[in-house]
Amino acid sequence: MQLNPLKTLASDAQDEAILGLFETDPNRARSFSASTGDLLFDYSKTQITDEVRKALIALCDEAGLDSRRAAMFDGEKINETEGRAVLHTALRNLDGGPVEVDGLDVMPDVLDTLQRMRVFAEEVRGGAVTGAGGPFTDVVNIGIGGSDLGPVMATHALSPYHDGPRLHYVSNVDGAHIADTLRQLDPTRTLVIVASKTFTTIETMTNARTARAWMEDGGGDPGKQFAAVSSALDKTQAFGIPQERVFGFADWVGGRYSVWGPVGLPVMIAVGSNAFDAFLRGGQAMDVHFRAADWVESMPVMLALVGIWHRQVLGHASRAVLPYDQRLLRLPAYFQQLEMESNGKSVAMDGNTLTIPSGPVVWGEPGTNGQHAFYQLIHQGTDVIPCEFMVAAEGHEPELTHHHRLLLANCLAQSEALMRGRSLGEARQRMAEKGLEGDELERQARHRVFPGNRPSTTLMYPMLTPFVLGQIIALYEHRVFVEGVLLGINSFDQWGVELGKELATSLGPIVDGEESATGKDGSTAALVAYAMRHRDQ
Ligand SMILES: O=P(O)(O)OC[C@H]1O[C@](O)(CO)[C@@H](O)[C@@H]1O
Repeated sequence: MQLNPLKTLASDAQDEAILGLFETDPNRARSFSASTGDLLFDYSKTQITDEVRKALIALCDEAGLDSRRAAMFDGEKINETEGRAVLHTALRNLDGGPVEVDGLDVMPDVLDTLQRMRVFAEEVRGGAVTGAGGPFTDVVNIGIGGSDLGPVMATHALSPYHDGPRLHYVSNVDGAHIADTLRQLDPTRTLVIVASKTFTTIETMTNARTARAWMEDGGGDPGKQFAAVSSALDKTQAFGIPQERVFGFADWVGGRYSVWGPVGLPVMIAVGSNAFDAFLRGGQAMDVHFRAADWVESMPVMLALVGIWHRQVLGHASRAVLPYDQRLLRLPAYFQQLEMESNGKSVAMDGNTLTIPSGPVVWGEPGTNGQHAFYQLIHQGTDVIPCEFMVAAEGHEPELTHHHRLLLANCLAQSEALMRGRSLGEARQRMAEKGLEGDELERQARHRVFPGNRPSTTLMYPMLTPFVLGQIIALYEHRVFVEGVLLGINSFDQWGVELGKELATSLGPIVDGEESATGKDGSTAALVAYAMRHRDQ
């Protein structure tokens, strides 16, 4: 990626006041935003000018984004380090045409599995399939990473539509997670879904075995009360899950992109197959937009280019995701995996070391809570943190519209405050109005200065419906894809998680006391010794 022209523009833009850009261009809010359907992405509160945008858009052509996008949708093996196609878009291709991998149309299988999911979900919801003790009251999804974060996020997001059994998610291998979850449940009326693409993930398999023992001990029937979601059908069988309760998916669905398929089964059980279909349709609508719109009109492309501008050009190391939507409380965690596992890489597709920064740290919390926690640093800290706000025009609680208006006002106030700031002169004036004078006035005023000119974007949507959620998730997936193409990396592998897994395996017998820590570094050996000393007391 050729960043030099952009770096030059960036040094000019450094002194450019964002607020001033609105004065010189009264149409800025409109011309520096993108929309599709009812979604609006406003990036006007950044230092991106016409010239900068042109230079950013040129990167798309330079990187061959057009052909990379076609390659993804056409089922080419763009995940080169794993030799796989990348086709999560096929999972939401509800009325699209055939999608081929190795010359075979994958859509019949996709639609068949979707139909099996619908039937099963409705049977669970309606009580046609039951546990040993009667209709299911609770569903426990056991999975981690992409087999957990998507469904957890979507379950919270769609709570106004949740009319199925109660849902619980167990991910951590920490026994506290499964113990605290199962303690409240009836083992004869709980359905357990084991979700693991590989069906080897140690956390998930350990939790699945614990859940099975709990069910057997409590009079439940794992033969009737377990289902599996996986790409490894031999392993689900070996675990003893009946074939008709297994929902498979192909290796061209990456874990962090998998919520659209069988991994979304718990969500479908919670909200019903119609609402889940609406979620898929939202994702599909974003695909259609992404494939058709010019770069400047394309919401995913512009979201990605804003990201490139802030991270790779201006060097801001992190980006905050700030949904002013309590039901999106797990969205930042979901985006953390989506963005950081996809684009947190320092080797380019061709094996060369990346000469520009990788994707940023992604973090966040819903507003307004974050305002009372970390916004201090966002407003007055020494680092600039580009903020990505998101908010609905309307909430789901018609009787509480005054809450929603306050929420909206707070969201808009934060982006305005970040941009506007408060000068020393204004701060002095305030202190003078409070009756301060001289050195004390000066000292107090300095603490009340806001540098301002801090960039943010805002994504607005009418209301958080299943369709809108689908649009938002697909929007960010494509954003990650575009950023990855511009960086020249493979966004669809995750080799960086392997070393820790290998070392955990080798440490297992040492922590169990079966092997000595000889050969381990001094710190690791001392920490193991501490744990052994204390548990033996
Ligand atoms: O679905 P699985 O195979 O259990 O994997 C869970 C998660 O583990 C990872 O491989 C990372 O460790 C993720 O990419 C994935 O989402």
